[in-house]
Amino acid sequence: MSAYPTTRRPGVRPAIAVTVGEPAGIGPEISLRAAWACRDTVNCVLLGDAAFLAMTADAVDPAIRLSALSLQAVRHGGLPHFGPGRLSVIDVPLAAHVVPGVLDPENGRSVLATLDAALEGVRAGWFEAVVTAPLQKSTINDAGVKFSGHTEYFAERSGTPQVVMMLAGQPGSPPGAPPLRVALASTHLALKDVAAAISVDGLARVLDIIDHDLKTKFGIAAPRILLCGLNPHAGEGGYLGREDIDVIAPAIAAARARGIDARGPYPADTLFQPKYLQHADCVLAMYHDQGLPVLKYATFGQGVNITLGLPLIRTSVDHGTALDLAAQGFGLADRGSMDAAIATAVAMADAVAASTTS
Ligand SMILES: NC(=O)c1ccc[n+]([C@@H]2O[C@H](COP(=O)([O-])OP(=O)(O)OC[C@H]3O[C@@H](n4cnc5c(N)ncnc54)[C@H](O)[C@@H]3O)[C@@H](O)[C@H]2O)c1
Ligand SMILES: N[C@H](C(=O)O)[C@H](O)COP(=O)(O)O
Repeated sequence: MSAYPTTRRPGVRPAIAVTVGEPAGIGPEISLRAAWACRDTVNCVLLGDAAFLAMTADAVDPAIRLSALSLQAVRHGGLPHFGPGRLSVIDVPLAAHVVPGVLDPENGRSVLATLDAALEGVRAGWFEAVVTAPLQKSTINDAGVKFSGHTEYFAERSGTPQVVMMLAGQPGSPPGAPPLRVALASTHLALKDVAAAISVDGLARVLDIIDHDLKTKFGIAAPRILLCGLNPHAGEGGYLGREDIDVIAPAIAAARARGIDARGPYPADTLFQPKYLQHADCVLAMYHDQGLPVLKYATFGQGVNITLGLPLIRTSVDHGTALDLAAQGFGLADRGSMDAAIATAVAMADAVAASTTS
């Protein structure tokens, strides 16, 4: 599938859509704080309820200045490029009053509407990338919409049959370690369904996407990908499951024949050590809780969630809505992952702009 067109205007700060996420969580606060902190270099356009964000901004940091825009106005006149003295907010109204820390399914569809507006904006060329603050998946479902995550939602809405969730740690976190990137062969799936979801063809598509996107969006000339096995000890020679031998190994062999530097399958419990990781640009884990706890243990609060394979650039934080913190008031949430998600989106947009102009 081809990428949506992006407009890089020389001398103008890149415009990035920031969806503010679940209103009762920490998303609105960290979106405002992170967008304000980088305003000299990035034009972060917040997508959320303008009145609610104005109230939140007053409480979080009275220095923050906002300009509200209606979606209608942007559709007609395009995105105005104000200077860095104000953050633009595209108003996506909430349905119900927000109580911090308390979920209200009445607001679920509004959260989804921010994602739709972001998608509309990248398609229309208003934004070079989308950064999403955390939302509460259960609330969207409680609002009557089947929803398993941004990853799957953006895939479906952009007509992309296969995407890959990858989380990236920061270089040197923990100190001295190489940057860790962990991609997943399956995303938000019940554990009992994982083995059936791993296939030779599916892994081929996943490996092609990782290889392609690490080249084009991360500037890595020849990505090295290490694959985890599915079973303990990568199946222990078939005595602890055959998927490693029958599915993962043939997928690796086929990928190598296509010129992709894929290796494994390695036992997942011992793969995450410097001896292997120093030779890896990405580890492909077979399922969510095989790979993400390792990444989050190494780098929680600094990591970035990236959806590979989409026709747009989409990044997010490595944490959730933290309702417990939101309920206690402002100033408790760490905005580090949001800073990193914005910086990564801009770096990816830079890489794409560079590859399309060279
Ligand atoms: N990108 C996303 O939209 C995203 C990512 C992960 C989880 N989620 C969703 O968030 C909801 C809650 O998930 P959860 O409870 O498993 O995880 P969570 O990340 O919300 O909370 C886990 C723990 O980490 C703490 N924490 C989280 N973010 C923090 C921050 N920025 N600063 C300081 N402490 C922080 C919380 O206080 C809590 O103790 C779920 O619906 C989940 O699906 C969304
Ligand atoms: N799997 C992600 C994580 O654990 O950080 C998180 O649920 C967000 O997923 P989406 O980006 O698909 O919403």
